[in-house]
Amino acid sequence: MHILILGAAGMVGRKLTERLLREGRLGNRDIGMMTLQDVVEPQKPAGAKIPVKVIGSDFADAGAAVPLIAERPDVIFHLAAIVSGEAEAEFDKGYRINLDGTRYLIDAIRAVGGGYKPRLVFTSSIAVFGAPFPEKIGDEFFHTPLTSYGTQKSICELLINDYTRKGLLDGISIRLPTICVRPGKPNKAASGFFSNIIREPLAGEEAILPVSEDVRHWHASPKSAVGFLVHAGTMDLDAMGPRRNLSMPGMSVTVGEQIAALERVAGKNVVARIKRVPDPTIIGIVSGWPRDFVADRALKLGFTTAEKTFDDIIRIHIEDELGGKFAA
Ligand SMILES: NC(=O)c1ccc[n+]([C@@H]2O[C@H](COP(=O)([O-])OP(=O)(O)OC[C@H]3O[C@@H](n4cnc5c(N)ncnc54)[C@H](O)[C@@H]3O)[C@@H](O)[C@H]2O)c1
Ligand SMILES: O=C(O)[C@H]1O[C@@H](O)[C@H](O)[C@@H](O)[C@@H]1O
Repeated sequence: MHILILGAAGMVGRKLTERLLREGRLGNRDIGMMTLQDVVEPQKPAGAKIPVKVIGSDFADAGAAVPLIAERPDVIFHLAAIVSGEAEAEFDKGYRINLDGTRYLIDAIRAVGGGYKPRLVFTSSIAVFGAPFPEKIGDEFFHTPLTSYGTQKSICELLINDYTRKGLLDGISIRLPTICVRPGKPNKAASGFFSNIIREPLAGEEAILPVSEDVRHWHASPKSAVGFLVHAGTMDLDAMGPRRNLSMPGMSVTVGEQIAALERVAGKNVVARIKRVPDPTIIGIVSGWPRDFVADRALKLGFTTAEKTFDDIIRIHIEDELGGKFAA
């Protein structure tokens, strides 16, 4: 089978690529070919046993999706997006990439015709929900996003649902929790601090906490995110009926609980590197974000997380990103 990943140079894209190349299979099918696309040309993975093509292009340019789709990939992971902070600050750019790009992609699929109906896995977000909402958001709760990013994700979910209903593709939109601990440098996500306050202290650096410790949010590890994508790429989607969008399982914790977990796993010195500097903009954005979910539908459909506690999330980061060591 041929797999195409859009946004392959991003955090989740790189981890998904790594896992697929390591396993050489998606579900019970061997991977014969992978195409990695991103506006920042993805690095060609060293030592890959499967042919890998890397393409640097802007998928939101009209026509850019056409050559990618002409090769008739069997499974497409669509991860390309700009995130919350940037889509909020740059209105036109957000709609161009996060909405128009997706529309070009699904229309390129539709234009192939002849029964071509690839699996399309789209990474949506819990940002499709906006306050006020119940303490725990269930599977039946409606979308009223409070950011442009969430609005763009929500529209894409509907488009993918409708193109699927019309038999033009086989789509699923999975709403990822906030991925924690995000490795690497901070990006333009307003949610960045949830990861920064763990990652930077473990690396011996100071981190800024811009909100209060009672802020509660929904998290999953990068390892879980890749697991969700693989499951979404292989599961029987008929079991979902016509509703091809759903919230992923995760873990609801407060910032205070995150910090307590960091102290248990790494000690007091590490925790002392967190500095409290309130930021009214971030406080404002975060106040409209979901706090907790009941993700029963996803659990019934076989989506699972790799962690049971926030301590596990920290340990996964130390293991996978820091080679088992941190700055004590
Ligand atoms: N990380 C999270 O907490 C989280 C949570 C929910 C949903 N998501 C979604 O999951 C996906 C992956 O997230 P991530 O954390 O890896 O993000 P990321 O920012 O690390 O990666 C996104 C990638 O998309 C690429 N991209 C942006 N515009 C593009 C364009 N016009 N053409 C081609 N590529 C383009 C970027 O260069 C980047 O490499 C995104 O769609 C994001 O919205 C992420
Ligand atoms: O701040 C952000 O960009 C991120 O915020 C998280 O809460 C959302 O779940 C995620 O989709 C966004 O990418």
